[in-house]
Amino acid sequence: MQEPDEGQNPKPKKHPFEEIFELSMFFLLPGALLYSLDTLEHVTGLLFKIGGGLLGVGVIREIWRHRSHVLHLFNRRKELVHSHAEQASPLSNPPVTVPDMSGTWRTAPADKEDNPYRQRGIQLSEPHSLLPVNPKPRPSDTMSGDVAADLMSGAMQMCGMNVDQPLDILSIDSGPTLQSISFRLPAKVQLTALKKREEDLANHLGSHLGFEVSTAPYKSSASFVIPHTDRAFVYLRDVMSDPRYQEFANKAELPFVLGKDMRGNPLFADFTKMPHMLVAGATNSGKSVFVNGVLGSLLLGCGPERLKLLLIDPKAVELAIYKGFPHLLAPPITDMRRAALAFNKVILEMEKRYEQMAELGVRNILEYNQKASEKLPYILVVVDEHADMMMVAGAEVEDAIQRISQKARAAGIHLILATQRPSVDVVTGIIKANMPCRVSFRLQSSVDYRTVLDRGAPNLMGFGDGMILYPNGSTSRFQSASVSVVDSEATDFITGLKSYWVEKNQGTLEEWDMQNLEERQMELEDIIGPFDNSSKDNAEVAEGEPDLLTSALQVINEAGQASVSLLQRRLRIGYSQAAKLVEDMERMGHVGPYEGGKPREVLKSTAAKGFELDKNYSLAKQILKSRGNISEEILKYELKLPYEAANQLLRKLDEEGLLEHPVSGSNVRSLKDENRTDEELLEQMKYFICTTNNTRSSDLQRILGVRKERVLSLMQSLVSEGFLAPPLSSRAGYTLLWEEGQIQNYLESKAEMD
Ligand SMILES: Nc1ncnc2c1ncn2[C@@H]1O[C@H](COP(=O)(O)OP(=O)(O)OP(=O)(O)O)[C@@H](O)[C@H]1O
Repeated sequence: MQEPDEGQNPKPKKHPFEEIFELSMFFLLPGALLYSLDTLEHVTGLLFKIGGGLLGVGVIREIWRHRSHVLHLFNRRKELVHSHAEQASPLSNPPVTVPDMSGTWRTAPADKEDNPYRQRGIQLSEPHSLLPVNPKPRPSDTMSGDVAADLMSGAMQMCGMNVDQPLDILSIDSGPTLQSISFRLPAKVQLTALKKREEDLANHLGSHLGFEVSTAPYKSSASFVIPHTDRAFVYLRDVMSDPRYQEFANKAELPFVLGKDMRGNPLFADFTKMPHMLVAGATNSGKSVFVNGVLGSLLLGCGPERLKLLLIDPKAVELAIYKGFPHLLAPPITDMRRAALAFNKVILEMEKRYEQMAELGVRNILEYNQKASEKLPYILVVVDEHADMMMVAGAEVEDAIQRISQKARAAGIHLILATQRPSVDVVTGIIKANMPCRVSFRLQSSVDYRTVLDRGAPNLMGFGDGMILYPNGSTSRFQSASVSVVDSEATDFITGLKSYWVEKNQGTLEEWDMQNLEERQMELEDIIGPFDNSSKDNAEVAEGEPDLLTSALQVINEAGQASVSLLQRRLRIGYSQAAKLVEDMERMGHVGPYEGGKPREVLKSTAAKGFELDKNYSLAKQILKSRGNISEEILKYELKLPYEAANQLLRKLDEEGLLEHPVSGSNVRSLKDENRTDEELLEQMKYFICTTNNTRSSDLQRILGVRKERVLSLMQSLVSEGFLAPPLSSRAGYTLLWEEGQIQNYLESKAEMD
């Protein structure tokens, strides 16, 4: 390479700071000279002031110019101090509080001397000391402002964008998995242009996994969300030993850990506030690790007198390890027929609790436990493959889930539904309407994200990279916490925790007897009245207490508002009867939802709302034809109608001869066989198979509600179309022939049409 010719090169341009520095020296030096000579006091002071001022301006200007770098250095220093503190300070692992057997919180006794973690400088009290230690507790390496600015402006230039100098970096947020780099948009670059070139930018940045362009919280800015090349693990132990979690856990009723957010802050919640959670994620996305983290954090904090579990595990793998915990109301349930029974049992328990609460004149479990001598434990029902359960016991279970999710919170009963297949058949409108808190891990298609989160989501990366939709509608991206990334360590932890609680609760194991559940159900029905799966509420309201309901409607219409105490006073009835009337009126659409202590709003009657039977009837027919089945709940949800109107529509559909006879135990009615054309049925079959990958003729028969012969002949048509392959032997089933890409295209075009 040639040496540059000095003569030809223009004189290097001075850095502006150098100029300001020289100028300030021009004033400061004579000032110093005059000062040393002790003369011209006024002039000396003036020179000092001008020189000092100029120097100050120069320094501030330089700091401003390099603010992103300075900010980065500052953050880096904070991280270093923090990681130092993590190693040295006893605060990082202070004694952890656990509930004692009476349900109040106390500080657990110190660790045993021989605890292996102690040798590693970590002291956690039992049972928290069982938690595996994170082998890589450091935060992920974050890009410096300068590196990010160069890299990103380079990538944008390569995409043909007009970027003539390094980007002005505004902030860098770094979590365990991702870093979000916000920058001022160069004058000639639009956010939409960046979004359009997202794939190319990811390519130039060498970041194919989960790169995203998003809006930044500053004016005229954008953010690049880039995965760390070396992600940090988030261990349950890290979050549970964070003082912020401990402070929260000491006040919360059912605290549990989610993970860490995009800035690396611990993320946790109280189950009583959620109050039910849907967890969706494709296979290997991190769903089970997350559910185990949630259960682990709950079980570390709550003894069996405070929390009971009912585990439903159709795959018989994920939750089997919890067998033997004294918290279990029954051994993990794997038979789905039993799952439906278990759900009925939960409903019975819920009704029983409502009775108990009414007797004490309280509205919820919290108040009950403050007043009653014998406290009620919380109950958490966990379903590990919700799709499998829906497949076998669909309508019945859906109905039960709806009842539980609507009413069970006050009774201290909560639900986690996890699924690999969040198709609309599985995560139905009814289930979604009742599960306001939803967690999504990586899913197969944008349609799935929309089904779960009601909106598109960034391309989640798997391995516990998740998005949570809170009941208030806000979302947050997070990295889920795991007990350990080493499977055997996670298993040892659960086994150790089981022994801990078994030892503490010798002889107090009380399980629901699932074998004799039917008998037990009858026994309970003797106590709290008949229990008929689906039609109980409506029948009771329609036939049981018509006069009371009419009087109640009159009272609320006169008063212009509704509350339990109003009905109690005016109708001279007890709390439980009044509370039930209010609930029934809400279900029928006469009054609005409960709004924390305020009287409920009286909604206009069906007639006043101008309910147009004819218009709604044609919509109801369309829904029936596209779904193949219908119920009052579906109509209520889809057409946003009050119960009475939905019931009127259903009756009309029945009178017109469009519905099959009702099936006992289910309130969902199928479209009559002969009313459906082959084309409609084939479309429904294809959609069901694409979303569930299930080609079993018996399931298709159940879902479509048509005769077996017709299902088989339709399957033959799908074989001739090249959609299915016929069974290879008499014992084998049909198989789906479509490739993944074809399925995606089909589902996306269907979603667009819808
Ligand atoms: N929070 C996490 N941190 C680090 N790795 C994780 C995390 N969550 C999941 N993983 C990794 O992803 C793998 C798959 O996770 P997991 O078994 O939870 O998936 P899944 O969604 O339950 O799959 P399936 O539905 O097939 O059971 C784990 O073995 C683990 O290596």
